[in-house]
Amino acid sequence: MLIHSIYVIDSSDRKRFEETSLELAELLEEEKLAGVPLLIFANKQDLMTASPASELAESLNLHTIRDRMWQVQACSALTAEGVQDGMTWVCRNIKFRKK
Ligand SMILES: Nc1nc2c(ncn2[C@@H]2O[C@H](COP(=O)(O)OP(=O)(O)OP(=O)(O)O)[C@@H](O)[C@H]2O)c(=O)[nH]1
Repeated sequence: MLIHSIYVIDSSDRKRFEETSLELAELLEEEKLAGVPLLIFANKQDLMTASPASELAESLNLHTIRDRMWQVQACSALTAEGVQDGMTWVCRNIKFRKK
């Protein structure tokens, strides 16, 4: 039983946003992930070259996701900033489902 999905994106790698968008669209089609809340970590925010989380959300067309709860969280795995906030959102939005 899957209760949450977490996706980590390198916010400094703009050229991969399109590829990432396609990957994400495929993931959202997965039957076993239907309705499962989605957290997207916009990682590497410590880098000057990182796109802000809002820009990333726009590039990935996240506003089109209407069949589940989702959230973009800016973070840095290097400094740990934002990681706790993202995990707090995950814990708040876990939905236990019967098989
Ligand atoms: N500055 C910075 N570097 C990071 C951060 N997170 C990961 N890295 C670095 O990015 C590199 C790739 O990290 P990996 O954990 O191998 O990520 P990956 O998803 O396997 O990498 P790719 O698929 O090749 O993009 C490593 O050198 C990490 O140290 C971050 O938040 N900030």
